Amino acid sequence: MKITRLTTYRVAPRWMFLKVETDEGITGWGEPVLEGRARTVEAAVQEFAETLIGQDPMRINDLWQTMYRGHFYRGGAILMSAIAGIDQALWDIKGKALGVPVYQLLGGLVRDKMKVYSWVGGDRPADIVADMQRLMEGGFDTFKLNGTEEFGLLDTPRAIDTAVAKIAGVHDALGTQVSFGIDFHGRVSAPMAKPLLKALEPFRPLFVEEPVLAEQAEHYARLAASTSIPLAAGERMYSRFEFKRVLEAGGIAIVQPDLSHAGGITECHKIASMAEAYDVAFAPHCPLGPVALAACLQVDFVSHNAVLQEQSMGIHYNKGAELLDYVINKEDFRIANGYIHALPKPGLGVEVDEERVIRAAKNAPDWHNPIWRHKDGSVAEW
Ligand SMILES: O=C(O)[C@H](O)[C@@H](O)[C@@H](O)[C@H](O)CO
Ligand SMILES: [Mg+2]
Repeated sequence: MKITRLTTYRVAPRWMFLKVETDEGITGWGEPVLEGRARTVEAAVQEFAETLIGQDPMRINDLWQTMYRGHFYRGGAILMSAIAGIDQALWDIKGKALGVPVYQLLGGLVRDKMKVYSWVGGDRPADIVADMQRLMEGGFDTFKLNGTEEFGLLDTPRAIDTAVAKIAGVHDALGTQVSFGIDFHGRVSAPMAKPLLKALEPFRPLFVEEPVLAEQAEHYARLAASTSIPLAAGERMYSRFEFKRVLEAGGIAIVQPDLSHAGGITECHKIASMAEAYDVAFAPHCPLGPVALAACLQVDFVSHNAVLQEQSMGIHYNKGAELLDYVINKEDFRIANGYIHALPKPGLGVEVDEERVIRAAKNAPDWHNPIWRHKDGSVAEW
């Protein structure tokens, strides 16, 4: 079998799908996207296409290593997102060619169902309790919310109290009926993370995500020593070679690689295994589309340390299209009582509505995150 064509489709809300065609009529789909940098990743995918066309798509490991090592420069958000989407499509082709879901090719199921969580609130958390109560009716009991808005490198006790008040409101209203992760979203500096974590301890969040920016990873172990709240990170780390340093230094209790940013199924399956050796949980980041989610699930169902799966249904970013709008087999993605089952169909398990994708690609929005500024006019972490 030979790869014949790679076609990218940028679509609402802010996703990009990749179709990889072969000379035997089997097509694979991937989701190579970096939110806000879709056009840059698209260019990277098309550059990789120059070396992929004519190659055997079944040789996923060699194609992955060639994409990673063959062009001298390696790693980083753009190249690893491009490789991720291509890798997903190659696994999709392989599974379809052999007539089995990808998880069968990775050794079979380690669990019957996978716990998922839902986002509540937006960039500026409000009406959080009402959101949770609505989703609880649908069976969710685990959530994630942003912990703060803009936060200064050195901010005030009042800013900490404002952030804590939101969480206290959730805890007072719902107590232990729900569990929730708090996403610091990289908005909190190292000097402020310690007092903010301490102030949040009474509310026992399930985890705090990106307590500091990934480039401040050396603080994870120090922060973990100062709090009982499990720390989570990984959406802005792009390969085993970044995760190994974090795992070795300690401090992170949950790794959250993104299957569309960290090299795809091939790389994230290895990251999950590395994390397991350190007794670290695996909870893939996925605020993206259905192909990215399907790729996450394929790894979740073969990874003993997979504990929680992010999915974007109802997320504040999904303006103009929802998680399953481009999917034909919507029923396979049904979430019941906060769990999802393994996708039964061959490959990634997504039947992409290609006509809808092609139509949507004709007027794709060019999504970018807002640029936030502090009161003094300096740029703030969004
Ligand atoms: O946890 C999450 O989903 C992420 O922090 C998410 O908010 C960001 O990755 C966003 O998609 C970047 O544009
Ligand atoms: Mg996050």
